[in-house]
Amino acid sequence: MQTAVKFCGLTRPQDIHAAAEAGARYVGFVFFPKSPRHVTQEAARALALEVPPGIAKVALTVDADDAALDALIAEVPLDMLQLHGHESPERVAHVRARYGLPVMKALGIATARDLDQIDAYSEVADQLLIDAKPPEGADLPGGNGLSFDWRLLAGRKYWTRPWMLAGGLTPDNVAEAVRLTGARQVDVSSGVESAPGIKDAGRMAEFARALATG
Ligand SMILES: O=C(O)c1ccccc1N[C@@H]1O[C@H](COP(=O)(O)O)[C@@H](O)[C@H]1O
Repeated sequence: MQTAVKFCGLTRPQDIHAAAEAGARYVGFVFFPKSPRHVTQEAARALALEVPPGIAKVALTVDADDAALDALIAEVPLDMLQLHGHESPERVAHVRARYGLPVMKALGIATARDLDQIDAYSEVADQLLIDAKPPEGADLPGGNGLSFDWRLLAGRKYWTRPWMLAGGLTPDNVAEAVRLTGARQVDVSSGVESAPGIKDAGRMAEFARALATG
């Protein structure tokens, strides 16, 4: 089965077209002002309207409260919410119930102990995003181009929720990452950029090719 790809942190119409051309299953918009990929709601709405049918539009937020999510969802047509902060399982359940959109919870992994949180979030999230844990004091909770030891996931292919692998993926390492983890979905942001926040259509196509050819 073809591994599904999410290209995250798209900021320009040409990024949407490059993602579609590369066969993306998901595109992500980042609503976090410290990120070089941050988009306003107005810009995201215009971008979302460019997304072809069949590609899910994902909003990435970090510890957003209900008022922020209310405003976002009222303006931007979305298919999924990605919660990439310190949201508790109770908060995930609340967001899912309040908005009726599928919720993907990002979990930061550095050691085997970090995998313990997966069971609790599997009860409440529609999908999990298994990402590298950001270093202490990092400005961004994700999108840093850091990976974790993928061998931690070996033999853990039977989680009860669909999950995506993220963190430091590039055209050069994604095939190996999939081989080691058994991931059926992957998420990439900085690894397909030519500069922070600037997506590179050539690297996006290369990423998809690397997945297809192994
Ligand atoms: O991309 C960002 O700027 C970002 C900001 C805040 C939280 C998460 C962010 N990105 C997500 O991080 C992972 C890994 O990114 P990378 O491929 O290592 O650059 C990915 O899931 C993005 O969705």
